[in-house]
Amino acid sequence: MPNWLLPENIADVLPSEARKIEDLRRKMLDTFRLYGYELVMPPLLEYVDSLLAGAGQDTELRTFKVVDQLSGRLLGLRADMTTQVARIDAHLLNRDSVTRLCYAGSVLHTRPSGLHATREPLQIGAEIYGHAGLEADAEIQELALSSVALAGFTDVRLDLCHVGILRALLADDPAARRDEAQLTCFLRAKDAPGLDEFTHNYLPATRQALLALTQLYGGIDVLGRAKEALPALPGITRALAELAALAASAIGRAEVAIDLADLRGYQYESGAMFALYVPGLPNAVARGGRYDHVGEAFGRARPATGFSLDLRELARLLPTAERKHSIRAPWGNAPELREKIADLRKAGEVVIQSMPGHDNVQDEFECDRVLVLENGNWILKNLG
Ligand SMILES: N[C@@H](Cc1c[nH]c[nH+]1)C(=O)O
Repeated sequence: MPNWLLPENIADVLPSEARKIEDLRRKMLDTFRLYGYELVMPPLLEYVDSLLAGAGQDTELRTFKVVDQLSGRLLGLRADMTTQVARIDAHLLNRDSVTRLCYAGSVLHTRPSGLHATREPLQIGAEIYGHAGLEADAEIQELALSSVALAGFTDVRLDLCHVGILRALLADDPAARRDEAQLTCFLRAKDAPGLDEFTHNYLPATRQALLALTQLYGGIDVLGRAKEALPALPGITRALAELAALAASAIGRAEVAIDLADLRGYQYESGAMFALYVPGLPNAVARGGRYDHVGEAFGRARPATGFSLDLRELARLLPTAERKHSIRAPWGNAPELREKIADLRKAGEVVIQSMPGHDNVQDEFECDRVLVLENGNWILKNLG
C-alpha cells in the first residue's frame, strides 16, 4: 500500500475547498460574535469519562479511544463538541447568568454517518446556557438559519420535533419506559409494522399513540392532527405549543415541516429539536435543540440549547469559489517596491511576488494586474 494513502473517509482538504470552508468559518464566527457568543476552544481529546458524561450511546460508539501514556487512563477523541462546551459552562465559567458560547473545530467519528460522509467533520456551533424559556430556542433557530443563509442557501427546510412527546408517553407506562432506546429506533425508521409487533404488551393508549407518531409528519397542520391523535398529557400539550411557537418564528425564513418521529441526534436532547435541510442533500446540514440535563452530568444543571453543523459538508455543496484576482509583482528589496506592495496588501489586494525563475504564479490565483516600474514609479498595469 503506498504510504501516501489516507484511511477511508478521511481526506486532505485542497486549496479551493479549504478557501470555501475558511471563508464560511470566518463569516459564521463573526456573526456569532455579533449576537454576543463568546468563542471557546475545548481540547481535541479528554478522559473518556468526562467526554462522554451526559452524551448518549450514539456518541459513545462514535468516539475513538486511545490510552494515555502519562496517566494510563482511557482518552477519547471528541466526536461532538456540544458536551465539551456544556462542561465549560457548568464547571469552568460557573456563571449563573445567561451564557452564550460558540466553537469551531474538527471532531472525529469512528464510523462515517453515510457512505461518502467524512469521519473528520469540521464542527461549528453555538450554545446558550441558563435560560429555560423558548426565547433561547428561538434565538438558536434563528442563528442556525442565518448561518445556512450566509453560505448562500435561500431554499431551506426546517424540520421540527420534540423529545417531550415520547417522554410524556413513556412516563405513564413502565414497560414502555424500559424500551426507550428501541422505540426511538423504530420511530426514527418510521417502522410502523415493527413497532406494532414490538409493543403488543404495552398499554393500548401508549401503543396507539406510538403508532400515531410514525404518521405525524408533514406541514404545520401536523400539530393540529397531533392534538387529535395523541393523549392530552400536559407534557404533550406543552411540547405541541412550543413547536407551534417555534414554527411561527421561522415563517418567511424557511419552509417549516413537522416530523414527530424524527428523534435523531445524540440522545442528550430534552426538548424541542430541529434539523435544517437544503436541496440536493438528503442529510440535515444543521441540527440543534434543547438538552437541559447534560450539565447535571458535570454537577451543575443548566438549561441549555444550541445547534451545530459540519462546515466541510456545507462547503462541499457550494460552487467552486471564483479565483481571487491578484497582482503579480517582481521580487526585490527596493524600499519603494516594498512600500507599494505593503500598501496594496493593506487595501486587501493579493500581491504575489514572483520568485526568480518562476514567472508563472500558482494556479490558485489569477493575476489580472502586474506591478511594473515606469519612469521611476511603481504602477499597476492590466494584464491582457
Ligand atoms: N451537536 C449536535 C447538535 C446540537 C448542538 N447543540 C445542541 N444540539 C449535533 O451535532 O447533532
